[in-house]
Amino acid sequence: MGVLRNITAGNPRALVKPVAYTTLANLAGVLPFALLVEAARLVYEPFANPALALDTARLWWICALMGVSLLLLYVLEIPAYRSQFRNAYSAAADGRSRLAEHLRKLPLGYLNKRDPGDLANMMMGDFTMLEHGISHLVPQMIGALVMPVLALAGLSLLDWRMALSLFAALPLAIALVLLTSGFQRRLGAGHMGAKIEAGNRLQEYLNGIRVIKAYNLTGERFTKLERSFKDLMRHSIRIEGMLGPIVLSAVAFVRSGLTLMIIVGVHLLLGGRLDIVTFVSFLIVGSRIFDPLTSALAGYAEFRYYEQAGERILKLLKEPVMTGERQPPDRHDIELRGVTFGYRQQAVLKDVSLAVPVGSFTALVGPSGSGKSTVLRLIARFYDPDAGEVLLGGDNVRSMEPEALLRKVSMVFQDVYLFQDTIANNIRFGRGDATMEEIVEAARQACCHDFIRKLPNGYDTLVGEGGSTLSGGEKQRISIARAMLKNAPIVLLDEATASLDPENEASIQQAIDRLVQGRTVIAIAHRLKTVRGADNIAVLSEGRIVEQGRHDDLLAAGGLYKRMWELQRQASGWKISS
Ligand SMILES: Nc1ncnc2c1ncn2[C@@H]1O[C@H](COP(=O)(O)OP(=O)(O)OP(=O)(O)O)[C@@H](O)[C@H]1O
Repeated sequence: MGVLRNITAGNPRALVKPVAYTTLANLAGVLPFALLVEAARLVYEPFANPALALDTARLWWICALMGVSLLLLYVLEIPAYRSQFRNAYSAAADGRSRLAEHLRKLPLGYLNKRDPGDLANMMMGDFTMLEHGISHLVPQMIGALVMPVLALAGLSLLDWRMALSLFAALPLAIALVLLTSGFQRRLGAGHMGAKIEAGNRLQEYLNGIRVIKAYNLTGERFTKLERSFKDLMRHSIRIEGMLGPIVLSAVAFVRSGLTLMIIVGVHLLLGGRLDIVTFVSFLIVGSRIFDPLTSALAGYAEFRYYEQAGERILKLLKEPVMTGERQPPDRHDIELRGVTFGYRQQAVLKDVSLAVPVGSFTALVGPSGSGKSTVLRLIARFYDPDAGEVLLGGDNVRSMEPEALLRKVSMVFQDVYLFQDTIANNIRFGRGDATMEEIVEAARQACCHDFIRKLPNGYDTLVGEGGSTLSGGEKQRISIARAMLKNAPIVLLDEATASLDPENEASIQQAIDRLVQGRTVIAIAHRLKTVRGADNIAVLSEGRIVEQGRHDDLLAAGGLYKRMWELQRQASGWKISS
């Protein structure tokens, strides 16, 4: 049962109909053999005993029944075929959606550890294997057992010695396949690993092609990719080269039964202990009976391989998702209390405490890598802290349903991702049911309406995957428009570091000023002059808040903030007016 669960990614019911119909079709497939045996007997009888006349009426009946059995086969094969494909594709589609939904609920920490190429390969490649497993392999393998079992039972009634010799080598073939099962699995796992690695290297190569070109890294990156392709080739040759002899030996064992049966038959015939009709009947049935079984044996290795794909999917589906059922409260003050957190072993935030009252503007400043973005990620509950707690309205966010919490938060990050869709739909991600008027209004507020209007198809213009056809400033304003539309009470903001032209910078500042009005805001600021008016400025250094307060107080304190301020002032020639 476990293997059937694996090959259907946890949905073995998908196999019920395809297996049932294929088995019935195989049963119907036995009928023509039985009729052939009877026809052979009828035709032979007048030869063996000239006193008997050919029973033509019975022969006609057999012809008619043959026609009926072929019709029955046809009638059963249609639903078998339909249910195989329908169930295979719908099980894969359901499985893909289930996995996509699960991925969304997993902590980001888990997803960061995995290669995105690996996950994409799982979504497409692994499920394609399961489709093939459900539509072809499993029904064929189970159905293939029907004919030999029935034949063994039927033929044993005719002559048990002949039946025994025909099937004598079958247990050997099955034992060979089952005994080498572990080895087949290991070969399969090696091949699958090499395939995933090659997929990952290819994805890395394609994603980084611009950098590779710019820095002329063709040699080094390409070697990695080439090495993974060669490794895949080695595994492919190994798996085919080693599985081939196993399968061929099993098939040879099965077929050797036929030879043994002929030897035994001739021996019995010569000894007068077997009549010719029975011998001919065994020859007719024996020559075809193993056809489905040999293809099932050949399919077994493939089955084990596909099963591993399903196992990988089930393992990922078992990864614990972020828990929490409570709905976030209507109070929107935020507090970090003694928060310690690390992406891996090393702590990135150490005992951080910060209070953000409702409607206030808090700025996070500090050197690169000091942990500013991490604070925002913990508030949005992309991760849970290792120690301490993050509170919203006095409640620990750990107990809240992650999606409900995210409805309270708008995020404007530096690396804006735009989907391959129209501009309007990209803004609509802020709120799925927004009308076109609301989208345009949000775009106006976020200072994007003018540039969108100038695009060839306005709001219906398609943007490239990842938003590659828009400038950095434009993308950021689109993400502000999304946040405007979402209209959430909390805004998490990561100011762009990339230097923008003054016009773009002014537009973005204006858009942000509108977005933050009347909301609880936590903003990462790289240019300190933009946060002089903040209610609170928290200065982070190496994962700790080393000082906090208003701009003037921090300047007066003469600490890290003052030094950063002086540095930026000198670099850009501002004058301190306060
Ligand atoms: N997903 C991640 N996995 C592992 N380490 C990470 C991850 N994200 C950030 N880090 C590390 O955590 C530390 C803090 O990162 P964080 O992005 O919070 O800093 P930051 O102050 O926002 O930096 P910057 O101003 O450069 O954006 C850095 O050392 C960074 O390398």
